[in-house]
Amino acid sequence: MSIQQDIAKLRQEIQRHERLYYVADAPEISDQEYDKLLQELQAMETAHPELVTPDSPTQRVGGAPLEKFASVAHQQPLYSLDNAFSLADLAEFDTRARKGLAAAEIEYICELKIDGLAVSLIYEQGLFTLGATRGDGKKGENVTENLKTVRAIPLRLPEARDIVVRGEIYMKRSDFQKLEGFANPRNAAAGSLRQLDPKITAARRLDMFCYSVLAEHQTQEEGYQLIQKLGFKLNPHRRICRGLAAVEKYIQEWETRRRELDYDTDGIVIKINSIAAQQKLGFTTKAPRWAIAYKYAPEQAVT
Ligand SMILES: NC(=O)c1cc2c(N)ncc(C(N)=O)c2s1
Repeated sequence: MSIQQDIAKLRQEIQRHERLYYVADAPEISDQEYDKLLQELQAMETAHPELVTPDSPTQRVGGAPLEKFASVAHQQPLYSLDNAFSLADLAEFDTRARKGLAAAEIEYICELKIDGLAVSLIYEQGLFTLGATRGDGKKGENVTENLKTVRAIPLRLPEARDIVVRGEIYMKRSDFQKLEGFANPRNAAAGSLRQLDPKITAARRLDMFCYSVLAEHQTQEEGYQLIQKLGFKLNPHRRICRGLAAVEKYIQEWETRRRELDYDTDGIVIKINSIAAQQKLGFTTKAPRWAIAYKYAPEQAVT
């Protein structure tokens, strides 16, 4: 085989293992074997620099340290969610939504609210070209080079399409415990993402759950199928809940179950599943009328 074919084959093999390990949480090889493959690719690319591609796994920790982060405007603002602090707040939300839709019962999709920081990723012709923090919702910081070091973020999609996805950058508790100087995993994730030197970010093991894709789909759930097909990591615990009682049951179940997870959550995100219904209800000045975040009472700090 030609050197081009050898390099392309090895690159695809490494990208397959990256997806297995960081997106599917189902590695087939050990870290050492993975590192060995990466070193082999690194050596081949050093010998043939003209064959390096922007999506090569060797390009994840590339950028030189920045002086500062450039500000970047979001194509579509990142909205925030209204909060519900009690089941009564939740009932009010459900009543308002049913009135707006003239519906007796609403099909919701419930998901864990990840306690991290929101980012927006732009892909052009399938290539990851820009990543930004939420900022004030309208403008954020360009942290593209740092997001390239997050192995759960694909550098190239399986299809050459333009798309914008959003999600939450977080740090696993097990990785947080190895770090000094941060009060909690969320602060550690925020502090690590906003490092001017991508090499420091790369060493911090950030992760990402994707939860929104700006593309055509009929239901929220269909949007998640697309996100999965494109190779992003999706939190596996979402559930379709028909009516308020089913939502309350999910909230109750995860109040305790979430403590077994290796990442922090601070509540439950409840969205109306039908996109048509979402469009009918629209937004207030700052938040969607078709979604709400139920917040658990803050855990008593274990002193
Ligand atoms: N601010 C927002 O719109 C969201 C914030 C979050 C979050 N922190 N975690 C999960 C989701 C989700 N699954 O939709 C959302 S949506």
